[in-house]
Amino acid sequence: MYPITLNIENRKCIIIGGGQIGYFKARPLLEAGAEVTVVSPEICQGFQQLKKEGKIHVSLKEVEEADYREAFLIIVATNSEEVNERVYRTASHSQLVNVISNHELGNFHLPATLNRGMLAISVSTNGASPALAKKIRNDLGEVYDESYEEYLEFLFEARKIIKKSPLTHEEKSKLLKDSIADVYKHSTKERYRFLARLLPVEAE
Ligand SMILES: C[C@@]1(CC(=O)O)c2cc3[nH]c(cc4nc(cc5[nH]c(cc(n2)[C@H]1CCC(=O)O)[C@@](C)(CC(=O)O)[C@@H]5CCC(=O)O)C(CC(=O)O)=C4CCC(=O)O)c(CCC(=O)O)c3CC(=O)O
Ligand SMILES: NC(=O)C1=CN([C@@H]2O[C@H](COP(=O)(O)OP(=O)(O)OC[C@H]3O[C@@H](n4cnc5c(N)ncnc54)[C@H](O)[C@@H]3O)[C@@H](O)[C@H]2O)C=CC1
Repeated sequence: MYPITLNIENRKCIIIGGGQIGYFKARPLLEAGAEVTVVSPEICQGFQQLKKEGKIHVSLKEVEEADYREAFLIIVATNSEEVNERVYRTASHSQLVNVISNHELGNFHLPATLNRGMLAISVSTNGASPALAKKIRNDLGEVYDESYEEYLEFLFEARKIIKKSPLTHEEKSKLLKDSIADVYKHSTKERYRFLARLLPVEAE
């Protein structure tokens, strides 16, 4: 398995199977800006609500190959092992397919993810123990708390200024390393000082 983060904004993503498990997979897709379609003869309450809010397209039917031919990413989440396997076997090799009922099928797994603004920490056990992945994610949430959201904004801002500056490569590398010193994690005042030190450089 090869970890990546994927930009799925405005990409066609399809969830096959409208139960609770499919629904849990829909939220992160929508948050990432995907265009989500659900294909399922029945859909759970969560999906009904998303449909009412106009956030997803819904096809109330049993899945057929034509439903997923154009999809960039497919999540197969029916309660039929046979249907799940058939979708995986008939999808194109260039499509991303996640089969939630069998970790040996599909070409990607979903990790347990902690989001703190621009920071994302994902934990995967490659199907060995999804419950452990979830536990580790929750444990990490205590160390990497909400304060990381603002901290990452500071680091991003500093990095943009440093990259644009006329400094040498070595000087830039040193500043980028300096910017992650603990002091800036803990003190907003020190962050302002760091940025203020950079600004005259930018103006040169
Ligand atoms: C292969 C994978 C496929 C995929 O979904 O990509 C997969 C497969 C299966 N999960 C099963 C069961 C459970 N899954 C969870 C929870 C999560 N499962 C997730 C991912 C994955 N699950 C992928 C591997 C990831 C990895 O190993 O790291 C998480 C991390 C992310 C997410 O779902 O988005 C999410 C936590 C998210 C969060 O909270 O944020 C819990 C615990 C709970 O719900 O509290 C249980 C019950 C306990 C248990 O069984 O361990 C079963 C048996 C089903 C059955 O009994 O029929 C299968 C099928 C199989 O094992 O083949
Ligand atoms: N990866 C994970 O995190 C977990 C995976 N699972 C697996 O997920 C599966 C689904 O779980 P739930 O959502 O709770 O089941 P569910 O029974 O609530 O929902 C299944 C949905 O699939 C639809 N469906 C059935 N045949 C279909 C077809 N031919 N075409 C399109 N849709 C079809 C049904 O109408 C229903 O809406 C379980 O069978 C289990 O193996 C279960 C727990 C965790």
